[in-house]
Amino acid sequence: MTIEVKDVTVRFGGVTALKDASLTLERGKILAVVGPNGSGKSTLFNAITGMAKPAAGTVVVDAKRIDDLPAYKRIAWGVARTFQTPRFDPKVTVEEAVMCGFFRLRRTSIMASLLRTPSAAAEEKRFRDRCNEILDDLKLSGFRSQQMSELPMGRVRLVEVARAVANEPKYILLDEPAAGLAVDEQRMLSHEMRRLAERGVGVLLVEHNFNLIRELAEHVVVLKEGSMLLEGTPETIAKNQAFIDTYLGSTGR
Ligand SMILES: Nc1ncnc2c1ncn2[C@@H]1O[C@H](COP(=O)(O)OP(=O)(O)OP(=O)(O)O)[C@@H](O)[C@H]1O
Repeated sequence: MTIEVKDVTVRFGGVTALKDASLTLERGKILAVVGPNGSGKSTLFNAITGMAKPAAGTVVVDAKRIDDLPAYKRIAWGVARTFQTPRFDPKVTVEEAVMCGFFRLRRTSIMASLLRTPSAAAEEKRFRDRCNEILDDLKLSGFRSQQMSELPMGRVRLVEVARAVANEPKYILLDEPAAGLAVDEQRMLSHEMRRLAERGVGVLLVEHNFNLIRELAEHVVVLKEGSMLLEGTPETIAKNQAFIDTYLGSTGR
């Protein structure tokens, strides 16, 4: 059970944002993608989730080629994601934002929900109970009634992670989820990522904090100017001179 990205190229006019990128994400594993700004990390996520159309290459999820499917159909394949800059309706509360994540799992009709049939009520209760668990896990319970516009960006990112987790994905793609979080919040997020992997979810993580990557990821892919520079374990990557020159040198991290 894997996501397999093979030789994917994405162009925007004259800019090649991603060139011949390949990776394999297994369920139950955490794979990190690093690279300087503009190296193609978000474009890679967009190519997997259908928000960017590859000029070449394939994306296969659990042996089914999905690169010809529109983004909304890929969600049905159990691929959830977060964005570097999440966008929510500012008036939506934290709880409502997470409840939206259950939409994919809904089995009762809108009419049954409106009429509050027993099965619709039972489903709603199941979603609310799970929502409470997720809010607790991510230490968001105290903010459940707050509107999204009232939260700092770090916590908005956490709400987006919570919404993606509510989706019960097979694979979760997290774009810099720890940016702007306090150390204790980062720790709790790491714990959540590990828990997801233990439950069999494949986690693809874009992250600048290499300590966090070291702690979490089994494998790291390094991008540079849209191409894959190298890949390996965090330990081998950290010692690689090309990585030190292009990544640490350019970001100072
Ligand atoms: N929609 C777009 N239209 C035109 N160019 C784009 C578009 N999206 C990305 N690019 C370009 O593609 C390249 C890769 O961008 P991308 O956002 O994937 O990099 P990144 O590694 O995620 O960067 P960052 O760390 O800053 O988020 C950059 O040169 C960027 O300017």
